[in-house]
Amino acid sequence: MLDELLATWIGRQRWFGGKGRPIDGLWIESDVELTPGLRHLVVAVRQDDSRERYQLLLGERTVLPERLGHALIGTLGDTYLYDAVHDSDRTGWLLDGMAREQDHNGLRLRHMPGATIDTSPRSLVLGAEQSNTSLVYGDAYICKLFRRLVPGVNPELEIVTALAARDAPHIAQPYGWIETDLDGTDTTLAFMQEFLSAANDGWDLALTSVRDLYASLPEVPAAEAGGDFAAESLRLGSATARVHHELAAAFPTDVIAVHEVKRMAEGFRRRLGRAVAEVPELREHVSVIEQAYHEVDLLTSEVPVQRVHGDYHLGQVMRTPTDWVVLDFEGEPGQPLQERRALSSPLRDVAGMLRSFDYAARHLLAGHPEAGRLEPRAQEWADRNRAAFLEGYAEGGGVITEADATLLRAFEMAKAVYEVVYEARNRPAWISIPLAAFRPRS
Ligand SMILES: Nc1ncnc2c1ncn2[C@@H]1O[C@H](COP(=O)(O)OP(=O)(O)O)[C@@H](O)[C@H]1O
Ligand SMILES: O=P(O)(O)O[C@H]1O[C@H](CO)[C@@H](O[C@H]2O[C@H](CO)[C@@H](O)[C@H](O)[C@H]2O)[C@H](O)[C@H]1O
Repeated sequence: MLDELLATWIGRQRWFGGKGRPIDGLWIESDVELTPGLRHLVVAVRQDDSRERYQLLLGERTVLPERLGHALIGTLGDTYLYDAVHDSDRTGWLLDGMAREQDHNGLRLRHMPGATIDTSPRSLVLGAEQSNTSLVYGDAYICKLFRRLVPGVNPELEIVTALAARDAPHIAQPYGWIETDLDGTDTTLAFMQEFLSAANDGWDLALTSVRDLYASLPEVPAAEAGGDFAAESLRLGSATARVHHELAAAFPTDVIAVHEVKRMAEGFRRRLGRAVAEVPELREHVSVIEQAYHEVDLLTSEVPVQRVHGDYHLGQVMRTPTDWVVLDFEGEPGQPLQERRALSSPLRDVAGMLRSFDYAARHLLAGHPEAGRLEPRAQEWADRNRAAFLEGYAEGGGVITEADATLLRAFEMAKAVYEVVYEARNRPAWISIPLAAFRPRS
């Protein structure tokens, strides 16, 4: 049966959010033929008390070409069923549908007003480690299929469209989207943007710099190493401040009054409680984390809030030949939509990127035979780039007051807690990276 095949297959997918827990049941909520040999499925997966929905493109062939062997889900009778995102003979249907603004069995395919879509490029699945699946069409477009579905408009579509309408810099131009009704609510299934073919991912660029530093013998200060990244971190800080400014102009803003600020700390604590229950390694760090949260209780100034990125890290920014571009405005993939759309302090994004500099510096140390010798170098690289980012943020008009330092530290702790859970679920070999955030610093 198809549901049984899917239940075995889905648990192994990178984008499946429920890894590490047994699947108690999977059922098919909708199954729509898009074109012969291509079906769109929404499946619901039950694990413990939770129920999550995912979307799949299911391909059907009686002969499976070798190039699709890795995408095989299973066979039913003499039909091969496979993950059709990998089948460029079939994925052109999506591009064509957006170009023609097609309505098809409950799916609505749309393009941005005034956009013309070239339907000729064929797709490739992006090889990146992702929470979703992105199809790159030639070097023109990247179309992200949101794998886990929650009813509602995806914040990425909402934010990028609003920023593009303001001609805001530092974003990739939006081209189109696909939507359907889920529980009677308009729900985004996919979002297509300009593909930045000549750009490099911030994470890759940062790692190149870290590698250069580690390889420099005799050891030179980070500032003198060949691939110093600080000038880029500074530009990125400035671009981040501009994006925050645009977000504040495009969406409503508010302030959290002093007597309400404690609620933020309560939210952090609730998430910490859930995280400790799931990842026991966190237990020994609770007092350090709690201390950072306690400082928030004592704040005596109100906190400005606005729409933010929500899951800001080096993998979400790309350096084009001329600029930094910010991607993936959909917030932390595991959080409820309401939380992802909630107004928050922009310091949350600043903290996310600061954590990412720590990640970049330390990720090569996990399991490295010379980790002890390299640790101070990692710290030096992280400190230098964190400082440059903050300097650029201030230069770009982002304000970080002294009182903000308390909030920034709490946001960093909260992000590291989130990361510990994320790594425990997805990349257990990396868990030491966020855990290092709780170690006392000299
Ligand atoms: N517009 C784009 N142009 C080029 N590459 C992109 C673009 N958008 C995303 N990418 C690449 O895809 C990766 C994952 O994209 P992201 O939006 O973060 O997906 P996810 O939400 O699944 O994590 C990015 O790190 C980047 O390398
Ligand atoms: O990009 P996503 O929206 O899928 O974000 C999730 O995955 C990220 C990893 O790909 C994860 O980021 C963590 O690892 C990054 C290095 O791979 C590092 O730069 C980030 O600082 C760190 O948080 C992100 O947390 C998660 O939501």
